[in-house]
Amino acid sequence: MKLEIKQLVKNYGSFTALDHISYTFENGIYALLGPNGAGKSTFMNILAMLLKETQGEIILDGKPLVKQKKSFLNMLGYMPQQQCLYEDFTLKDFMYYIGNLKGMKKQEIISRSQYLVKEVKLEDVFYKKLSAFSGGMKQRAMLAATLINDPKILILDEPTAGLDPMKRMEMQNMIASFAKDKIVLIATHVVSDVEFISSKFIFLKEGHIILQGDRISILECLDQKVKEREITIEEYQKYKQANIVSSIYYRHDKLFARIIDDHDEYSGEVITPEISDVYFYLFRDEKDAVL
Ligand SMILES: Nc1ncnc2c1ncn2[C@@H]1O[C@H](COP(=O)(O)OP(=O)(O)OP(=O)(O)O)[C@@H](O)[C@H]1O
Repeated sequence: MKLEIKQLVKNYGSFTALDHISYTFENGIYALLGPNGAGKSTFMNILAMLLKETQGEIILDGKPLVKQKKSFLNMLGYMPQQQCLYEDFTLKDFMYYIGNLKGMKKQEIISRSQYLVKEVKLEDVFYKKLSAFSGGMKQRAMLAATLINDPKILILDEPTAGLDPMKRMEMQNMIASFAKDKIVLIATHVVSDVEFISSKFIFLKEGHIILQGDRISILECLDQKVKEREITIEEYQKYKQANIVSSIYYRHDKLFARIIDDHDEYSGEVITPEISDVYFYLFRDEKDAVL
């Protein structure tokens, strides 16, 4: 499957939220990374056909999307950022309702629901009301409902928002296990949620793709530029002001910093970059960089 985005523009009045975005998706997990306001939700909403683009074209397997809207929607699973669960429904009602909306046959809905609630570890609460679910359970219920029609294109907007670290990891593993032979697009500004499950990374800033590629090519932009050094708290304050510290951590009671050293100005041991270093490098001037 091939989903081509060509010169996509989205204006809200006079404000341009997406500015001539072009990208081709094939099967795999794609991380769409960028700070608040970068345009991630706008991009995903257009792909999910919930929002109309101002300009540009989306082509699925050689044919314009607008000419195959119904079949596209049948192969799409979209999990929005906000949990939009029907609190009074039981999980069973919810899954059946979404299956019906997708135009699935009753028997198919029953068998898919049975399979999916087991996969997301919610089979014990299949007949319980969603209002009694914890945040993590609701996210898993949303994921199961999103997968009911076995979508070939899966769009997940901040799928781990509000989850504790264990639940985040569980969610990441679930997404990875469902991703085979699909295009999976995950939008987030939390790098650690997608760092190890994604095959491709797309960095979005102010409506532009500023960097994209696989892990190796992305990390190349910081080759020889990340250094680790032991620092004091006072030095940390100084480096922080200079906006060069990607992260700090204690090892054997000593404080260390990962420094992004663009111009070879600082001493330290050159270390292998991580995606979170690249995110810091690209968005360090933004206030909400979350690694
Ligand atoms: N309906 C709208 N009307 C006007 N401006 C909008 C509208 N929706 C989004 N925007 C603006 O478009 C830009 C991109 O917003 P979008 O929600 O796509 O970003 P995002 O990367 O998903 O951010 P977040 O991580 O906060 O969800 C922002 O500046 C936002 O204020």
